[in-house]
Amino acid sequence: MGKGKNKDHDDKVKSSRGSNGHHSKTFHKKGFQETKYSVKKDLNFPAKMAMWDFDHCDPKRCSGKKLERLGLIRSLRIGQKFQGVVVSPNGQGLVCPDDREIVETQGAAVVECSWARIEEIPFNRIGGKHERLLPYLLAANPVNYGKPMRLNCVEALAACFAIVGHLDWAKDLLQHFSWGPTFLKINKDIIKIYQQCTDAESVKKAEEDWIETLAREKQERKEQKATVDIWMMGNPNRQHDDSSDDEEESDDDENDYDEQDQQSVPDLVGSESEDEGELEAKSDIF
Ligand SMILES: C[S@@+](CC[C@H](N)C(=O)[O-])C[C@H]1O[C@@H](n2cnc3c(N)ncnc32)[C@H](O)[C@@H]1O
Repeated sequence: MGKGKNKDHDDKVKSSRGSNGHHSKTFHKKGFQETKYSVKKDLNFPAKMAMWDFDHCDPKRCSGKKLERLGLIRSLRIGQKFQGVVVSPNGQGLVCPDDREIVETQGAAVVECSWARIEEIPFNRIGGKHERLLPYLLAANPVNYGKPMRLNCVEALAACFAIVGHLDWAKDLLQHFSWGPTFLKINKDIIKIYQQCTDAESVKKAEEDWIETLAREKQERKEQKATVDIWMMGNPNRQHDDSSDDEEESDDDENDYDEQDQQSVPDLVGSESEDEGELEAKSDIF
Protein backbone atom coordinates (compact mmCIF):
# COMPACT_ATOMS: atom_id res chain seq x y z
CA MET A 1 0.00 0.00 0.00
CA GLY A 2 2.85 2.32 0.95
CA LYS A 3 4.46 1.47 -2.31
CA GLY A 4 1.34 2.26 -4.30
CA LYS A 5 0.98 5.59 -2.51
CA ASN A 6 4.54 6.53 -3.33
CA LYS A 7 4.06 5.52 -6.91
CA ASP A 8 0.95 7.68 -7.13
CA HIS A 9 2.90 10.59 -5.68
CA ASP A 10 5.74 10.03 -8.14
CA ASP A 11 3.26 10.07 -10.99
CA LYS A 12 2.03 13.46 -9.89
CA VAL A 13 5.46 15.01 -9.41
CA LYS A 14 6.92 15.65 -12.81
CA SER A 15 9.70 17.83 -14.04
CA SER A 16 8.68 20.53 -16.50
CA ARG A 17 10.11 23.72 -17.94
CA GLY A 18 8.30 26.94 -17.05
CA SER A 19 8.05 30.16 -19.06
CA ASN A 20 11.01 31.54 -17.12
CA GLY A 21 13.12 28.74 -18.54
CA HIS A 22 13.64 26.97 -15.20
CA HIS A 23 12.77 23.37 -14.56
CA SER A 24 10.10 23.05 -11.92
CA LYS A 25 8.21 20.28 -10.17
CA THR A 26 4.45 20.15 -10.45
CA PHE A 27 2.32 18.98 -7.55
CA HIS A 28 -1.36 18.69 -6.82
CA LYS A 29 -2.81 20.88 -4.10
CA LYS A 30 -6.43 21.65 -3.24
CA GLY A 31 -7.65 20.45 -6.60
CA PHE A 32 -5.29 22.61 -8.66
CA GLN A 33 -2.19 21.48 -10.41
CA GLU A 34 0.47 23.91 -9.28
CA THR A 35 4.18 24.12 -9.86
CA LYS A 36 6.75 24.62 -7.17
CA TYR A 37 8.48 27.51 -8.88
CA SER A 38 6.27 28.98 -11.51
CA VAL A 39 4.18 27.76 -14.35
CA LYS A 40 1.70 25.03 -15.01
CA LYS A 41 -0.36 26.08 -17.97
CA ASP A 42 -4.11 26.19 -17.66
CA LEU A 43 -4.87 26.17 -21.33
CA ASN A 44 -8.60 26.42 -20.74
CA PHE A 45 -8.78 30.10 -19.82
CA PRO A 46 -10.11 32.00 -22.84
CA ALA A 47 -7.88 35.09 -22.56
CA LYS A 48 -4.13 35.57 -22.67
CA MET A 49 -2.78 37.15 -19.49
CA ALA A 50 0.69 38.46 -18.80
CA MET A 51 2.62 40.48 -16.23
CA TRP A 52 5.93 42.17 -15.65
CA ASP A 53 6.85 40.89 -12.22
CA PHE A 54 9.23 43.12 -10.25
CA ASP A 55 9.31 40.74 -7.28
CA HIS A 56 8.43 43.48 -4.80
CA CYS A 57 5.83 41.47 -2.97
CA ASP A 58 5.63 38.58 -0.55
CA PRO A 59 5.00 35.62 -2.88
CA LYS A 60 2.42 34.19 -0.47
CA ARG A 61 0.28 37.34 -0.65
CA CYS A 62 0.92 38.26 -4.25
CA SER A 63 -2.04 37.74 -6.56
CA GLY A 64 0.12 37.83 -9.70
CA LYS A 65 2.35 35.06 -8.39
CA LYS A 66 -0.71 32.99 -7.50
CA LEU A 67 -2.07 33.37 -11.03
CA GLU A 68 1.31 32.25 -12.26
CA ARG A 69 1.26 29.19 -10.01
CA LEU A 70 -2.15 28.38 -11.41
CA GLY A 71 -0.74 28.62 -14.90
CA LEU A 72 -3.09 31.44 -15.82
CA ILE A 73 -0.57 34.17 -16.50
CA ARG A 74 2.87 34.35 -18.09
CA SER A 75 5.77 36.55 -17.09
CA LEU A 76 7.21 39.11 -19.48
CA ARG A 77 10.77 40.36 -19.47
CA ILE A 78 11.74 44.00 -19.05
CA GLY A 79 12.17 45.27 -22.59
CA GLN A 80 9.37 43.05 -23.84
CA LYS A 81 6.18 44.78 -25.01
CA PHE A 82 2.64 43.38 -24.90
CA GLN A 83 0.19 43.52 -27.81
CA GLY A 84 -3.02 43.46 -25.78
CA VAL A 85 -4.43 45.91 -23.24
CA VAL A 86 -1.87 46.81 -20.57
CA VAL A 87 -3.68 47.78 -17.40
CA SER A 88 -1.14 50.07 -15.84
CA PRO A 89 -0.65 53.09 -13.58
CA ASN A 90 1.13 54.51 -16.62
CA GLY A 91 -2.00 54.26 -18.77
CA GLN A 92 -3.42 57.29 -20.53
CA GLY A 93 -7.02 56.55 -21.45
CA LEU A 94 -9.37 54.33 -19.47
CA VAL A 95 -10.26 50.71 -20.17
CA CYS A 96 -13.52 50.80 -22.12
CA PRO A 97 -15.94 48.44 -23.92
CA ASP A 98 -14.36 49.44 -27.25
CA ASP A 99 -11.24 47.55 -26.05
CA ARG A 100 -13.13 44.29 -26.25
CA GLU A 101 -11.63 43.05 -29.49
CA ILE A 102 -8.05 43.77 -28.39
CA VAL A 103 -8.65 41.92 -25.13
CA GLU A 104 -10.29 38.98 -26.87
CA THR A 105 -7.57 38.59 -29.47
CA GLN A 106 -4.44 39.75 -27.61
CA GLY A 107 -5.35 39.54 -23.92
CA ALA A 108 -4.50 41.77 -20.96
CA ALA A 109 -1.37 42.44 -18.91
CA VAL A 110 -0.53 44.03 -15.56
CA VAL A 111 2.52 45.30 -13.71
CA GLU A 112 3.17 43.20 -10.63
CA CYS A 113 4.91 45.55 -8.21
CA SER A 114 4.38 47.32 -4.92
CA TRP A 115 2.22 50.46 -4.90
CA ALA A 116 4.82 51.95 -2.58
CA ARG A 117 7.61 51.43 -5.12
CA ILE A 118 5.80 52.44 -8.29
CA GLU A 119 8.37 55.16 -9.07
CA GLU A 120 11.02 52.45 -9.49
CA ILE A 121 9.22 50.93 -12.47
CA PRO A 122 10.88 51.55 -15.86
CA PHE A 123 7.59 52.24 -17.64
CA ASN A 124 9.43 53.19 -20.85
CA ARG A 125 10.79 49.63 -21.10
CA ILE A 126 7.51 47.78 -20.54
CA GLY A 127 3.91 48.30 -21.66
CA GLY A 128 2.60 48.45 -25.18
CA LYS A 129 0.39 50.31 -27.62
CA HIS A 130 -2.75 49.95 -25.51
CA GLU A 131 -1.85 51.09 -22.00
CA ARG A 132 -4.90 51.88 -19.90
CA LEU A 133 -5.93 53.13 -16.48
CA LEU A 134 -8.94 51.62 -14.76
CA PRO A 135 -11.85 53.87 -13.87
CA TYR A 136 -13.10 54.24 -10.27
CA LEU A 137 -13.54 50.85 -8.62
CA LEU A 138 -13.08 49.71 -5.04
CA ALA A 139 -10.50 47.14 -4.04
CA ALA A 140 -11.74 44.07 -2.19
CA ASN A 141 -8.35 42.49 -1.55
CA PRO A 142 -7.30 42.20 2.11
CA VAL A 143 -4.40 44.66 1.74
CA ASN A 144 -6.37 47.61 0.36
CA TYR A 145 -9.98 46.65 1.07
CA GLY A 146 -12.42 49.46 0.34
CA LYS A 147 -9.83 51.78 -1.20
CA PRO A 148 -10.65 53.21 -4.61
CA MET A 149 -8.25 52.48 -7.45
CA ARG A 150 -5.73 50.45 -5.43
CA LEU A 151 -6.58 47.16 -7.05
CA ASN A 152 -4.20 44.25 -7.06
CA CYS A 153 -3.27 42.38 -10.21
CA VAL A 154 -6.09 39.85 -10.28
CA GLU A 155 -8.67 42.56 -9.54
CA ALA A 156 -7.20 44.75 -12.28
CA LEU A 157 -7.39 41.94 -14.84
CA ALA A 158 -10.90 40.99 -13.73
CA ALA A 159 -12.00 44.63 -13.91
CA CYS A 160 -10.66 44.90 -17.43
CA PHE A 161 -12.51 41.74 -18.52
CA ALA A 162 -15.74 42.86 -16.83
CA ILE A 163 -15.68 46.33 -18.41
CA VAL A 164 -15.19 44.96 -21.91
CA GLY A 165 -18.20 42.68 -21.34
CA HIS A 166 -16.63 39.46 -20.09
CA LEU A 167 -18.00 39.24 -16.58
CA ASP A 168 -17.78 35.46 -17.00
CA TRP A 169 -13.98 35.68 -17.35
CA ALA A 170 -13.78 38.04 -14.38
CA LYS A 171 -15.74 35.57 -12.23
CA ASP A 172 -13.61 32.62 -13.36
CA LEU A 173 -10.44 34.46 -12.48
CA LEU A 174 -11.56 35.79 -9.10
CA GLN A 175 -12.96 32.47 -7.89
CA HIS A 176 -9.40 31.39 -7.09
CA PHE A 177 -9.30 33.98 -4.27
CA SER A 178 -11.48 33.74 -1.15
CA TRP A 179 -12.26 37.48 -1.26
CA GLY A 180 -12.46 37.51 -5.09
CA PRO A 181 -16.26 37.35 -5.55
CA THR A 182 -16.58 40.32 -3.15
CA PHE A 183 -14.76 42.48 -5.69
CA LEU A 184 -17.56 42.00 -8.20
CA LYS A 185 -20.22 42.35 -5.52
CA ILE A 186 -19.07 45.72 -4.18
CA ASN A 187 -18.52 47.10 -7.69
CA LYS A 188 -21.57 45.53 -9.31
CA ASP A 189 -23.52 48.73 -10.03
CA ILE A 190 -20.66 50.78 -11.41
CA ILE A 191 -19.36 47.89 -13.53
CA LYS A 192 -22.81 47.67 -15.16
CA ILE A 193 -22.61 51.38 -15.95
CA TYR A 194 -19.10 51.10 -17.45
CA GLN A 195 -20.24 48.14 -19.56
CA GLN A 196 -22.86 50.34 -21.18
CA CYS A 197 -20.26 52.89 -22.29
CA THR A 198 -18.35 52.79 -25.54
CA ASP A 199 -15.05 54.64 -25.68
CA ALA A 200 -12.64 55.92 -23.02
CA GLU A 201 -14.31 59.35 -22.90
CA SER A 202 -17.71 57.88 -22.14
CA VAL A 203 -16.20 55.76 -19.36
CA LYS A 204 -14.51 58.89 -17.99
CA LYS A 205 -17.85 60.72 -17.97
CA ALA A 206 -19.55 57.76 -16.24
CA GLU A 207 -16.75 57.69 -13.68
CA GLU A 208 -17.09 61.43 -12.96
CA ASP A 209 -20.88 61.14 -12.58
CA TRP A 210 -20.45 58.18 -10.23
CA ILE A 211 -17.92 59.99 -8.05
CA GLU A 212 -20.18 63.03 -7.95
CA THR A 213 -23.15 60.89 -6.92
CA LEU A 214 -21.12 59.22 -4.16
CA ALA A 215 -19.94 62.60 -2.88
CA ARG A 216 -23.49 63.99 -2.92
CA GLU A 217 -24.91 60.96 -1.12
CA LYS A 218 -22.20 61.22 1.51
CA GLN A 219 -22.90 64.91 1.99
CA GLU A 220 -26.64 64.24 2.32
CA ARG A 221 -26.01 61.51 4.90
CA LYS A 222 -23.83 63.88 6.90
CA GLU A 223 -26.42 66.64 6.76
CA GLN A 224 -29.11 64.23 7.87
CA LYS A 225 -26.91 63.05 10.72
CA ALA A 226 -26.13 66.63 11.74
CA THR A 227 -29.86 67.45 11.80
CA VAL A 228 -30.63 64.37 13.87
CA ASP A 229 -27.81 65.25 16.28
CA ILE A 230 -29.17 68.77 16.67
CA TRP A 231 -32.66 67.52 17.45
CA MET A 232 -31.32 64.93 19.84
CA MET A 233 -29.57 67.74 21.71
CA GLY A 234 -32.42 70.21 21.39
CA ASN A 235 -35.36 68.12 22.56
CA PRO A 236 -34.19 67.39 26.11
CA ASN A 237 -33.72 71.14 26.69
CA ARG A 238 -37.30 71.79 25.74
CA GLN A 239 -38.50 69.14 28.15
CA HIS A 240 -36.45 70.51 31.06
CA ASP A 241 -37.59 74.09 30.69
CA ASP A 242 -41.34 73.82 30.17
CA SER A 243 -42.12 76.31 32.99
CA SER A 244 -40.34 79.26 31.34
CA ASP A 245 -41.72 81.83 28.94
CA ASP A 246 -42.62 80.15 25.66
CA GLU A 247 -41.59 83.03 23.45
CA GLU A 248 -38.25 83.58 25.14
CA GLU A 249 -37.61 79.88 25.14
CA SER A 250 -38.40 79.69 21.49
CA ASP A 251 -35.95 82.53 20.70
CA ASP A 252 -33.22 80.85 22.70
CA ASP A 253 -33.87 77.62 20.90
CA GLU A 254 -33.52 79.37 17.64
CA ASN A 255 -30.23 80.93 18.75
CA ASP A 256 -29.05 77.57 20.01
CA TYR A 257 -29.90 76.09 16.67
CA ASP A 258 -28.00 78.81 14.84
CA GLU A 259 -24.99 78.39 17.06
CA GLN A 260 -25.08 74.68 16.69
CA ASP A 261 -25.48 75.00 12.98
CA GLN A 262 -22.58 77.43 12.74
CA GLN A 263 -20.39 75.16 14.80
CA SER A 264 -21.21 72.17 12.72
CA VAL A 265 -20.24 73.87 9.48
CA PRO A 266 -16.46 73.60 9.85
CA ASP A 267 -16.86 70.00 11.00
CA LEU A 268 -18.85 69.09 7.94
CA VAL A 269 -16.50 70.93 5.67
CA GLY A 270 -13.48 69.40 7.36
CA SER A 271 -14.66 65.84 7.15
CA GLU A 272 -15.99 66.36 3.67
CA SER A 273 -12.61 67.49 2.44
CA GLU A 274 -11.18 64.25 3.82
CA ASP A 275 -13.77 62.37 1.86
CA GLU A 276 -12.94 64.31 -1.23
CA GLY A 277 -9.34 63.39 -0.60
CA GLU A 278 -10.39 59.77 -0.65
CA LEU A 279 -12.45 60.22 -3.77
CA GLU A 280 -9.53 61.94 -5.40
CA ALA A 281 -7.22 59.14 -4.37
CA LYS A 282 -7.01 58.21 -8.02
CA SER A 283 -5.09 61.34 -8.93
CA ASP A 284 -2.95 60.95 -5.81
CA ILE A 285 -1.99 57.45 -6.79
CA PHE A 286 -0.95 58.18 -10.31
C1 LIG B 1 0.71 47.88 -8.01
S1 LIG B 1 0.37 46.22 -8.39
C2 LIG B 1 0.05 45.51 -6.79
C3 LIG B 1 0.02 44.03 -6.94
C4 LIG B 1 -0.20 43.29 -5.65
N1 LIG B 1 1.02 43.14 -4.97
C5 LIG B 1 -0.85 41.93 -5.91
O1 LIG B 1 -0.72 41.05 -5.05
O2 LIG B 1 -1.50 41.75 -6.92
C6 LIG B 1 -1.25 46.21 -9.11
C7 LIG B 1 -1.25 46.33 -10.61
O3 LIG B 1 -2.60 46.19 -11.07
C8 LIG B 1 -2.86 47.15 -12.07
N2 LIG B 1 -3.75 48.18 -11.51
C9 LIG B 1 -4.37 48.17 -10.31
N3 LIG B 1 -5.18 49.23 -10.16
C10 LIG B 1 -5.08 49.95 -11.30
C11 LIG B 1 -5.70 51.14 -11.77
N4 LIG B 1 -6.57 51.81 -11.03
N5 LIG B 1 -5.39 51.57 -13.01
C12 LIG B 1 -4.48 50.90 -13.77
N6 LIG B 1 -3.88 49.77 -13.37
C13 LIG B 1 -4.18 49.29 -12.16
C14 LIG B 1 -1.50 47.73 -12.46
O4 LIG B 1 -0.91 46.90 -13.41
C15 LIG B 1 -0.78 47.67 -11.13
O5 LIG B 1 0.61 47.75 -11.30
